[in-house]
Amino acid sequence: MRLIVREDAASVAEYVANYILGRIKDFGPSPTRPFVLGLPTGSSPMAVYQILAAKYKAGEVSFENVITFNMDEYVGVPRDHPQSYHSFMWNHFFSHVNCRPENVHILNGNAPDVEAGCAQFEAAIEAVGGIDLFLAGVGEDGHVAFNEPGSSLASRTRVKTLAYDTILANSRFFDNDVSQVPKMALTVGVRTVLDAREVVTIALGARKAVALQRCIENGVNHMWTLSALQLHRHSMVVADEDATLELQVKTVKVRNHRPLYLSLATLTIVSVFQIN
Ligand SMILES: N[C@@H]1[C@@H](O)[C@H](O)[C@@H](COP(=O)(O)O)O[C@@H]1O
Repeated sequence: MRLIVREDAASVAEYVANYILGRIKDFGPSPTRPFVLGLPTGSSPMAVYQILAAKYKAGEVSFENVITFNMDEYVGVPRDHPQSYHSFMWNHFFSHVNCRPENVHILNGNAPDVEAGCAQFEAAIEAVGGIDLFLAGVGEDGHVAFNEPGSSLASRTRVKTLAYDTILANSRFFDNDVSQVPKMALTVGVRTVLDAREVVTIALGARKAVALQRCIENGVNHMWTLSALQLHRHSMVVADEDATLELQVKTVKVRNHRPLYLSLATLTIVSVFQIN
């Protein structure tokens, strides 16, 4: 795993957007060989989506031959509800780029048989040859997608009951009213994420600092599901400085001497966590 530290959220977004752009360009997607991109919702990737959309508008990238799979979706929230992940993705990304609607895959939290929908989602990923790059965020409790603490590290796409911490954290999108937050969601499993050829995770802000510390400095643990990425051959976390506040690595503590030592600290951290 590589840990890349950037000064603030804007620099993280710039780094991640350029990274994804580079991956798509290097891959050179075509109709017969599309690039398969896994995508998250949440506040963390929003600026990345804005930059990617701007680069598309500037003619720097095309999403015509990019197939997408979203990580998760609430159960029972109408598709056109402003807080459904379907609305989020179309409002923040798909409406601004040239992804073809038939190439967009978002779990349906209103399907008559959600279990069958989850199985079809896994089959659809397999049918296109797997996910080339999965972009992810991390919850305050260390979850990836909606794989709440205690999720099996071998899990696949399924229905999950949300942890109270997550319901509280997400109430900010529902008028700060916990009672309006859905209690269940559909989510890709930890194994689904691990199966991607590459995983890039964004961690922003002090409220993610404990999760980042548990997930990258402690061992692999199903109570902090993002920690499973330590086992991935090609995974990377891109964090802003605030998200590194709980990290114990001594070199991180030179943060007060920025900017002189920032890149040195970053390089050191990269090498400490280079386990693949
Ligand atoms: N299911 C999503 C996750 O995929 C996301 O990573 C997390 C963090 O969200 P944010 O980026 O807004 O902090 O929120 C939700 O729980």
